[in-house]
Amino acid sequence: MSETISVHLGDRSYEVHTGPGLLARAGQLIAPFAQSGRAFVITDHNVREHHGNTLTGSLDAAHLKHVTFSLDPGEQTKSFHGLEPLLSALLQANIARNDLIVAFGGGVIGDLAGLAAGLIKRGVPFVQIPTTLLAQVDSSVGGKTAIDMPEGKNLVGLVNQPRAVIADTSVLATLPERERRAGYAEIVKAGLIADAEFYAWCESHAQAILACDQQALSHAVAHAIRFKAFVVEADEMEQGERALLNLGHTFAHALEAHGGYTGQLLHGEAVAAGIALAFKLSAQLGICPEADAKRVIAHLQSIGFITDLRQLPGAPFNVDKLMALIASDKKAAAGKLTFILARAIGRAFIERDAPADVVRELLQQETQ
Ligand SMILES: NC(=O)c1ccc[n+]([C@@H]2O[C@H](COP(=O)([O-])OP(=O)(O)OC[C@H]3O[C@@H](n4cnc5c(N)ncnc54)[C@H](O)[C@@H]3O)[C@@H](O)[C@H]2O)c1
Ligand SMILES: O=C(O)C(=O)C[C@@H](O)[C@H](O)[C@H](O)COP(=O)(O)O
Ligand SMILES: [Zn+2]
Repeated sequence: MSETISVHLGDRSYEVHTGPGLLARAGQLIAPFAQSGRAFVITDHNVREHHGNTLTGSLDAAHLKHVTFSLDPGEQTKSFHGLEPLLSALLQANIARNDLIVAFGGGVIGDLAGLAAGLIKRGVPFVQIPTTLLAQVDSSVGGKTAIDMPEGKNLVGLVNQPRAVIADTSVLATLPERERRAGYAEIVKAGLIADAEFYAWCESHAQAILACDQQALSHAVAHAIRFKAFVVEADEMEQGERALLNLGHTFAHALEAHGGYTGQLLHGEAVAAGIALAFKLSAQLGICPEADAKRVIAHLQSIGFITDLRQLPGAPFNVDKLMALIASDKKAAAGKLTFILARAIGRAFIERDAPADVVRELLQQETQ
């Protein structure tokens, strides 16, 4: 059930190790990247409590010196407010360019620690040890790092590739069910973008994934990582096709920013609602069969996602505010809105001039 997937990016290439029980071997796997023999572990309090000892035990076994920085859990930590004290703490601990930063946690820790690693002393190497389903299948791979801004999600960041990723699927057993479901949104996204067969597999295995069945989980995680690696290898800096990975995200990021990143609405939950909206928009524009949109929404609802904006955490949503946030999305250019739309399940494409009046009308229908 263990697998190693290579991400081929020239001199920034790395390996993603995935499977059960890897955390106990993490020290040995990351030691080659810690030139100084020192590891600076950045984590959050929940992850430290559940899995901190396993990681530090493995660092000891690999004769790595280590210090841990444990942050408050939650999206609000992925901000200027969270970044500044982290940079100061790393500097006060005399981090050097030949040390290694270890991002040990979910996407919040991965994005924040990866950004800190890229900024501090103009770059200290880092590895990702993702501990949420979402981080294992998506955020730990591909090098996007960022903080959220009041003006929009992930608007300040760097593309900074890790030296290695270690995704131990057995740590997901302690993850709350709501967080597992949120991670599933980024798995099913892969099928919806480009692989109708994998989407159908997801429909029949979603419950097993959510129940942490190791076989279903390992298959889903490895498949999603391979897909992400394939896309990132072709377009690391998102000059073109990498934007497909943003299916559902133009809406999702606006929904998250609308509430000020309080953590009420999880990223994966916003992505599920955003995918439902992207399929509805595609159907309304006559691009996608109505039946495909209905099938996707029915599946998302069947596993407990809320796709009705009136019921979504953070409601009520103001359409003018959502439209302003959508206009400030990173993918927007020259006043035109970019959405990832779909011709069918498994056939997503990038629409760089989506009609703002149709988007507004859809949001109005969905929020009234
Ligand atoms: N860089 C990328 O490509 C990329 C991709 C997708 C999402 N993201 C970002 O990722 C973030 C969301 O990440 P997330 O969903 O992992 O949330 P998260 O990092 O907030 O983690 C979710 C919660 O689970 C807890 N937790 C983590 N691992 C645990 C474990 N094994 N057992 C028990 N509790 C555990 C955390 O403490 C936290 O409370 C968002 O900011 C999103 O924008 C980035
Ligand atoms: O890796 C990517 O590329 C993605 O778009 C993956 C997304 O799931 C993720 O949420 C990412 O952080 C969004 O990136 P952004 O550039 O739209 O902020
Ligand atoms: Zn995402």
